[in-house]
Amino acid sequence: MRELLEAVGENPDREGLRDTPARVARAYREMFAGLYSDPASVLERTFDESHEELVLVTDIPMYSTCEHHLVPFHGVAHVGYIPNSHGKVTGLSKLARLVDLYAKRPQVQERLTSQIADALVRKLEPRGVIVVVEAEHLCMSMRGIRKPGARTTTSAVRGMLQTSATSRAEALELIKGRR
Ligand SMILES: Nc1nc2c(ncn2[C@@H]2O[C@H](COP(=O)(O)OP(=O)(O)OP(=O)(O)O)[C@@H](O)[C@H]2O)c(=O)[nH]1
Ligand SMILES: [Zn+2]
Repeated sequence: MRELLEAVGENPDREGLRDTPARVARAYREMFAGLYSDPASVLERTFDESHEELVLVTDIPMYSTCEHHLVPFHGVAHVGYIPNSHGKVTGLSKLARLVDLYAKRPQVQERLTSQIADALVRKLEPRGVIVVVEAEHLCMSMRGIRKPGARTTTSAVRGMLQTSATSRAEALELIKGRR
């Protein structure tokens, strides 16, 4: 961080910047904490609930870091799944924990989206999964092409939410029609 500050023409020894490298290190430890967490442990506890239809949590706030420019991209994630018949249902908060875990890494939005979906497939063996992420990339807002407000939407669907148009349409309708 010292070298970076020097490289942009700053004096890392001036009062306001003296503690910045250590501060940034602490902030990065938090922003990239997901590199050191195991997604399997988030989904370890499951419940035997016989619910075989959609469970969907929408508008999960999401802050991540673009791996190309190391600036934030942020928005919301919608995560849903259809449990299987032998009753693997997870706690609702765990879906948000999973979003956090993958968001707190150097990321691209597409990978973030599919990693969330694939972790759910692996651990819950559900009949279907849908993940939709809507985000604004500061690397497109504050610099570069400078288009503040442009939103990127990515989705990942697995299982019957991929194969059944009716199930997918129902989930997308609930995501679109929220609030
Ligand atoms: N697919 C994808 N691209 C991203 C994501 N975040 C940032 N990018 C893009 O990554 C690309 C990096 O392109 P480069 O040409 O290597 O970098 P750059 O010269 O800074 O590009 P500009 O942003 O166009 O100025 C840019 O087009 C970004 O918009 C993401 O999550 N997914
Ligand atoms: Zn970027």
